[in-house]
Amino acid sequence: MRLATLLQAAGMAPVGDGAVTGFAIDHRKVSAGSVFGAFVGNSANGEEFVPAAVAAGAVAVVARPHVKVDGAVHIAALHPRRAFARLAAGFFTPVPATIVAVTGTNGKTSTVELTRQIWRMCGFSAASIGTLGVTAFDESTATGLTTPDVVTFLSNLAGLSREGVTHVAYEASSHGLSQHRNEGPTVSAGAFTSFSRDHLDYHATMEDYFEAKMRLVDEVVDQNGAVVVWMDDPYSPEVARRARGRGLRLFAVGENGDAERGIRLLSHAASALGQDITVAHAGQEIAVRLPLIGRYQAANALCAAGLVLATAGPDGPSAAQVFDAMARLQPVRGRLERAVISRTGAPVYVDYAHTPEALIAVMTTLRSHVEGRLIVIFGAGGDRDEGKRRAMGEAVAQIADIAIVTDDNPRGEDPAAIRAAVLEGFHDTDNAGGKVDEISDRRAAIAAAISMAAAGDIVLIAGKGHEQGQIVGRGDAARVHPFDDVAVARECAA
Ligand SMILES: CC(=O)N[C@H]1[C@@H](OP(=O)(O)OP(=O)(O)OC[C@H]2O[C@@H](n3ccc(=O)[nH]c3=O)[C@H](O)[C@@H]2O)O[C@H](CO)[C@@H](O)[C@@H]1O[C@H](C)C(=O)N[C@@H](C)C(=O)N[C@H](CCC(=O)O)C(=O)O
Ligand SMILES: Nc1ncnc2c1ncn2[C@@H]1O[C@H](COP(=O)(O)OP(=O)(O)OP(=O)(O)O)[C@@H](O)[C@H]1O
Ligand SMILES: N[C@H](CCC[C@H](N)C(=O)O)C(=O)O
Ligand SMILES: [Mg+2]
Repeated sequence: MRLATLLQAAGMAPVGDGAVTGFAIDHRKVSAGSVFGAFVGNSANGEEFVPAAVAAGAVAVVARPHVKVDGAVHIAALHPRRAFARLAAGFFTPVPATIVAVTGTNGKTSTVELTRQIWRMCGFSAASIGTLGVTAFDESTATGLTTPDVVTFLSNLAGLSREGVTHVAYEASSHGLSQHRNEGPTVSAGAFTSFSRDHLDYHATMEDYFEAKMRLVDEVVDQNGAVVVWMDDPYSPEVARRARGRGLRLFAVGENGDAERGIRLLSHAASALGQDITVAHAGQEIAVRLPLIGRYQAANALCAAGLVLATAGPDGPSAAQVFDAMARLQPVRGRLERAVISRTGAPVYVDYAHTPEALIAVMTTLRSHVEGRLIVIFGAGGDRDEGKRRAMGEAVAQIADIAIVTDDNPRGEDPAAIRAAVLEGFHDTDNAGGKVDEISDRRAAIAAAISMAAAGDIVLIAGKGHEQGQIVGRGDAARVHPFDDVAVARECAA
């Protein structure tokens, strides 16, 4: 493909030409004919690698105007990440016709995966991209990040299209949004699931974190697109205001949702299989037997239904098809996944809760199913938001009957210091004394919980969900020790 053609397609100045063979944001991945994106990052400055990228054969470099580029076309841009994405989107084509994006502190993975399932049950060839990797045709391939880097993301979209996928739901993390990792393709609808504390190691304040997420509504969703908002979150009115402000179609979901142009949740009651809910949509009242437990899983499933309905074309799917599919949803990996039942009959759940709000949500859900004690094993990740650790401890201190604080990806930090910060959350709780234990080794912690669980108790192993390893060390010293909460729980219960 010619550079001049790509520049023209992106509406950019015709600063040069040449044959383009690919795109790279890491100079080590540049080969003859690559367009290199030189970005200022958190730990490195890509601008320093421009000479190396040119030496490796870069045909052009997207970089800030003052950066010196000798021997290749300099595509000067004040926002190089944005310009690079726009240019690359012209290269990685065609992409699936219907693309939707989900943001929120918790619920992104669940919502994109449930959206994919509903589409598939309605007869579309669909995929999801997010923390679980790229999932299509019921198989997942890991990418390592929730929102992959822009080159991986765009080439995945083009690859999926080649395989016949027409519908994609992807997770837009705040990191991904602020780094323009998924700019370029037309996004027909966005969804907002929830907002609470996380990632304050990366974003300076909660306001900054919220603004990063809001780029989805303010800029990324197509001008003719829709925004699905879970209306029962304190931040939802502001999200809805921004969507309306841009003239986007608002699809409001939840108890405060719109019974005509969105989905209003009228009632929900726990059932043997999950929960029975009634909703109103387009003036109709519909009963759905949702096979997932927990109010927040109903929220995610309704946001998924909202995305499918908000992007439905003249050929459907119809509301009846969508609500019918909701009754056949399968659980999302590592999200309230029942790993095993202990020898004494206690169910052992694995869940990805790794924020204070997520812990509250999952424990509150399990609380209503437990007759005996709720035993919770959890920890906090290293090289991540330090401030959430104590709040995670407080949440568990208040809701669990017995807690075991253990390690969860200590990365480059001292695991004992992370556990100490989590344990601080137990200090101020009156009833916390005696109910918390500290066992650094995660396998030993799981074994201890399962061996103490009696009939009527429930064990919750929180924080790692689908993860397949324990990350220890930082940078080049980082090592991933194989670890799977579900597999370990089964071994311990055997
Ligand atoms: C903090 C963060 O988001 N870092 C990601 C980001 O780094 P960055 O842009 O700051 O890059 P940098 O390492 O400072 O380097 C700057 C530039 O120089 C380039 N470079 C660098 C070194 C070199 O030798 N040559 C070279 O060309 C880099 O490719 C980059 O373009 O871009 C890199 C390339 O895509 C990512 O690998 C890296 O993810 C790191 C590994 C990471 O741990 N990210 C996590 C925190 C993350 O992104 N998480 C979110 C949210 C999770 C969730 O809540 O779901 C996610 O979406 O996964
Ligand atoms: N809508 C929700 N509101 C509150 N908590 C939720 C919600 N959905 C899921 N959770 C909790 O958050 C955990 C993570 O859910 P999920 O993986 O869907 O979120 P995510 O936004 O993709 O997270 P991440 O930022 O790590 O990618 C779940 O295991 C559950 O404990
Ligand atoms: N996407 C999240 C996942 C955290 C999962 C938890 N196991 C941890 O390592 O903190 C992050 O990278 O912050
Ligand atoms: Mg996720």
